[in-house]
Amino acid sequence: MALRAALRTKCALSGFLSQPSSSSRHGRVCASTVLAAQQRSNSTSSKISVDFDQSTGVAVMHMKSPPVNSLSLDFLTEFCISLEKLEMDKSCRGLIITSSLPKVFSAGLDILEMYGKSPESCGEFWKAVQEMWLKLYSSNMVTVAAINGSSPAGGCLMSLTCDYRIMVDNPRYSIGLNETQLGIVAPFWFKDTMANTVGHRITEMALALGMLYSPAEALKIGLVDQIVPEEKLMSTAEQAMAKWLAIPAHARQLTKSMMRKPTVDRMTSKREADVQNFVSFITKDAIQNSLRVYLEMLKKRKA
Ligand SMILES: CCCCCCCCC/C=C/C(=O)SCCNC(=O)CCNC(=O)[C@H](O)C(C)(C)COP(=O)(O)OP(=O)(O)OC[C@H]1O[C@@H](n2cnc3c(N)ncnc32)[C@H](O)[C@@H]1OP(=O)(O)O
Repeated sequence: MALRAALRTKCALSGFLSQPSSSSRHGRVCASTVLAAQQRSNSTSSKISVDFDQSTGVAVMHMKSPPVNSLSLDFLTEFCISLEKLEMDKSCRGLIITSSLPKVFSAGLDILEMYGKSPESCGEFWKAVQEMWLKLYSSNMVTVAAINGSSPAGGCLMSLTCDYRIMVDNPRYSIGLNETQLGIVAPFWFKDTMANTVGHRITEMALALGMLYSPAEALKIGLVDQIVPEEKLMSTAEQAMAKWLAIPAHARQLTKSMMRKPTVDRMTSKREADVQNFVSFITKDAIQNSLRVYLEMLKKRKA
């Protein structure tokens, strides 16, 4: 609780969880001098650590929240603060996101944040999910997901918000928006993000069936851009980053904004309604029951 309260204070400083202004949505977020002064080359919080190489202008964000890097409210809060700090540092031009855990990139949204919680908590949680998406999808940095493990649902969404995805070629890993398998529905902006990447028909089928793809299958449908052996993941991510960073920044950023703005605008214009929809949907008895059954299934599978 203390951590969460501390993080909230930091968030308030940076305007986190507030509606981004039009200039921050598609341009670099305005730097608060307080946070700018806090910028360090390397920073560590309990769930995320960031290594920033000043010489290349590339930061690597390691997600390290055992057991599965699930996106809890605390995780999302730390994630957004780290991202905002990097965004404000003009010397940081690229971000590689990866996991420090074996076998899992991110298990997606923390189901325990959606199960047995009050409507107020659910609303607060959902705003943090929205914020993560907005910050990543409209980042001015080049963002590369180095996917070194399974990446279902919200983990897949996080990957999809990046500019480029490289996944370890291990058939035991999977990626996809599998929400329907939990008895829940991917929100419209999850759907839009996937459709922008792989097209309408593949998204329609993937979402309806709650498909989880192996790395090879994901490559085939364009859900990831490259698959590589585990030991080549980071060097490949650095090479991809160098290629993207070689493009004049203003031209690349304006192109990114042009491609993504309609999706971002659609989400921001419906943001409050989306929170209400989420809260009323997730607190329904039938949905809570589906989540309970799914959690039990996860535990049984482990046993
Ligand atoms: C109208 C529309 C409105 C809107 C409608 C609502 C929209 C909601 C959108 C939802 C988006 C989501 O991301 S929903 C989340 C979807 N995520 C998933 O389905 C992933 C489920 N997890 C897995 O498949 C696996 O855990 C996997 C990630 C592959 C790792 O497998 P492993 O064998 O390594 O690990 P496991 O033994 O399974 O898990 C270790 C522990 O972590 C827990 N755990 C695993 N995933 C978890 C998770 N997401 N949240 C919490 N806890 C999780 C397990 O229960 C275990 O707990 P212990 O037994 O206690 O140790």
